[in-house]
Amino acid sequence: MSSLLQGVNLYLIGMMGVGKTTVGRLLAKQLAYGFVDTDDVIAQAAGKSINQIFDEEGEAAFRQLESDVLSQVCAFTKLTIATGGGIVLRRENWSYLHHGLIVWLDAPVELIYSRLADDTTRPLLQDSDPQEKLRSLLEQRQSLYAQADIRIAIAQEETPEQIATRIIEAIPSVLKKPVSH
Ligand SMILES: Nc1ncnc2c1ncn2[C@@H]1O[C@H](COP(=O)(O)OP(=O)(O)OP(=O)(O)O)[C@@H](O)[C@H]1O
Ligand SMILES: O=C(O)C1=C[C@@H](O)[C@@H](O)[C@H](O)C1
Ligand SMILES: [Mg+2]
Repeated sequence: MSSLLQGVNLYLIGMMGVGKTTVGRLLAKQLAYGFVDTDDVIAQAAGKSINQIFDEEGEAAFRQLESDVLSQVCAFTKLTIATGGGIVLRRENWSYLHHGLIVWLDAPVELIYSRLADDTTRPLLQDSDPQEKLRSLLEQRQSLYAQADIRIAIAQEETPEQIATRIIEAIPSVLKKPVSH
């Protein structure tokens, strides 16, 4: 698979809690790729948590940092990149994402909510009705996520390992070999 990919980066997109970080790390290992998580890079560079960035600088500042990180990461090859759930919102980010293969992890809101109900690290979910918030975020973003090259629909009982394997199996269908003349 690594030889078929020829170093092309894989970008995982999708809603918060869908498993981009968890699956991305496994996928990188299986492909002998490096692993980058844009949220982690932003937090490390800023020296504060994502919650603190949202609180102290606002979402717009976070989105700018996210674009800055993505623009730098896409200059490298042989990476699996777990993105933040809102990376799809800015048009300029798509020009970076399209440097590689874009994989949408798509799970129902109920599954995502069951994972994040007690999690306080997602600032956009610090809401009086987090499940409804997830629903409205997904509604706003669905058509953007759908621009991915590969969609992986995730069922309740699937392990991160099974999801990583399904992604690897889906790659050949979107990597067309050049036509020989
Ligand atoms: N396939 C899975 N089965 C069970 N739990 C999972 C699975 N994938 C991820 N999780 C759990 O769900 C939570 C969210 O996963 P993760 O942090 O990987 O999501 P994410 O898509 O990176 O979210 P964000 O966009 O907020 O960074 C974590 O507690 C993780 O352990
Ligand atoms: O869906 C979102 O907008 C976000 C998802 C996380 O990955 C973080 O990037 C942050 O919490 C915002
Ligand atoms: Mg993540």
